[in-house]
Amino acid sequence: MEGLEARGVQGRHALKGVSLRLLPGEFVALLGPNGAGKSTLLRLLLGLEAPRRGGVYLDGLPLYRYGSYERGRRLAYLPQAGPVPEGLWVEEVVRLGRLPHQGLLGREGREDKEAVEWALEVTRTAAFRDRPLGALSGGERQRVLLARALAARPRYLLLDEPLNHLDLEHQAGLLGLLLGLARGGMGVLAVLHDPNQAARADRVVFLKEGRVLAEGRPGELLTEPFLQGVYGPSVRVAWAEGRPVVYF
Ligand SMILES: Nc1ncnc2c1ncn2[C@@H]1O[C@H](COP(=O)(O)OP(=O)(O)OP(=O)(O)O)[C@@H](O)[C@H]1O
Repeated sequence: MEGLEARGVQGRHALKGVSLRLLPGEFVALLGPNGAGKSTLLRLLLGLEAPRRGGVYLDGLPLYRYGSYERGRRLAYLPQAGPVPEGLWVEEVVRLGRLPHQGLLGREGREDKEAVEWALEVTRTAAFRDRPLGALSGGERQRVLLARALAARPRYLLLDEPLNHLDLEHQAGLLGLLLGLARGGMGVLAVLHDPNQAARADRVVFLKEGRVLAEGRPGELLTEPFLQGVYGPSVRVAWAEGRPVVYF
């Protein structure tokens, strides 16, 4: 069975039996208050943490049955901004994304080169391919790290608050890119904090206190009564261009 699926998972520090299935070709936004367990759920889905209860399945097989290279070919991850590799040039960083296809001693082939060029292109980072990663702004660096994740040409892409350091233009660009990747067949799951960003997704999943509070299409889920119940009475919702617009 296709998909990346958590079935009743509980982590070491968070989540009280959460189930979620991400299909190829859909863009899902994961929302919820601070501490709800969003990052923990991503870590479990990626196999970075083993569930205490429940299980994670990748295209029908338990995730732990996959070797690390095979897992790395299917699953890619863009973590929250953190430490970045020192002393590497942008293109080198992106080429690291091909590791699951090449192995440690593998030679770079045509497919690898094409995947790197594609990743630089779609993330609009080709212009600084010859610059050291450390010399880029936070937002530019974030796009290079996304290019590294995409270079693996994964089936599923998981991102933890990917829009945090981006200006409005690049937020719009990245949201458009994520939608485009989903339309091209990739399963995309992104932790987002802003319901207005989540309004662009195909589906929204809301976590609260370690459980799935609700899920559905943005237009059906992002209503004033629902959001006031989560974030308090000052939240308002209007509609523009066929989408809910959330404001205070
Ligand atoms: N290593 C840890 N030790 C102790 N508690 C932890 C650890 N990691 C996570 N937690 C706790 O688990 C809960 C969920 O954390 P998680 O980072 O998954 O939430 P989140 O929804 O991603 O939050 P945020 O929106 O603030 O990033 C929090 O209460 C957090 O304090």
